[in-house]
Amino acid sequence: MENGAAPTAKPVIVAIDGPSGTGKSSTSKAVAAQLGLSYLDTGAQYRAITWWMVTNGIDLEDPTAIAAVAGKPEIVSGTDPAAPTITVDGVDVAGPIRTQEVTSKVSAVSAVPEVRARITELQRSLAAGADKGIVVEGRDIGTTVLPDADLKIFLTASPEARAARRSGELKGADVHATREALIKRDAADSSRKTSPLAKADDAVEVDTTELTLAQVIECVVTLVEEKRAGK
Ligand SMILES: Nc1ncnc2c1ncn2[C@@H]1O[C@H](COP(=O)(O)OP(=O)(O)O)[C@@H](O)[C@H]1O
Ligand SMILES: Nc1ccn([C@H]2C[C@H](O)[C@@H](COP(=O)(O)OP(=O)(O)O)O2)c(=O)n1
Repeated sequence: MENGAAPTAKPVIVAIDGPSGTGKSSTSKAVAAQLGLSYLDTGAQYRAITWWMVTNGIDLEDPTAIAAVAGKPEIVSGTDPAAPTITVDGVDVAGPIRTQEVTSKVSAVSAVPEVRARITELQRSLAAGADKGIVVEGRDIGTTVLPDADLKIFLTASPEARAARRSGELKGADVHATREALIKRDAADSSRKTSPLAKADDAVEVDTTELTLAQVIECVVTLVEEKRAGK
């Protein structure tokens, strides 16, 4: 180095995809916090636009009606992994986007190409503005949103493990019903025409069924560090 200044690390872009309950959010948040990166939960953005459509009485059985208003709500994501935020037209919707109603409708809304185009643009601009880099988690990050990501991870886990994790979160939820709902949502997300849930060819697949969350975090942190070291 000519003037003895520390080299500025190139921003690192990490894409983490996979079905529901595989540990994407918990892993991404912890990896980003540990490595000083930004964090983006893209599912929260699709939930936020769905919440807005439900609140405004849009007919969610009609993709044309959804497409016509896809550009209306202003969705803002805060990308600090220690305190991620999500607002719609200035309203904090972190709580309301997790209701059963939104969860049951989000696949229909997120299948509409105009919705995906809008949200994808937001995601790319947040990733481009992350000075130190970002961990972005979702369903189509490695395949469509950030195909040039430095590292792509695809998390999987058995439906039983995923349902047990999810029903642990939703107090008193029936594991069988949770399992059926997860399978149904994954099938809808995987079979839509526009950027379905899929593993990118160059993604590293990590089956988390038998791993603790700490083990998954350690695995991903190691993979990021190896990438940064040029291995
Ligand atoms: N490897 C793991 N072992 C056990 N529980 C886990 C593991 N990974 C995540 N969890 C738990 O499972 C639940 C769902 O994880 P989450 O990160 O929200 O998954 P996703 O974002 O893929 O839907 C959370 O309560 C989380 O703490
Ligand atoms: N990149 C993404 C992220 C989420 N979605 C859609 C499909 C998912 O069922 C919903 C909700 O995603 P979210 O990650 O919040 O779902 P879970 O945490 O797994 O319950 O959004 C998407 O289509 N593309």
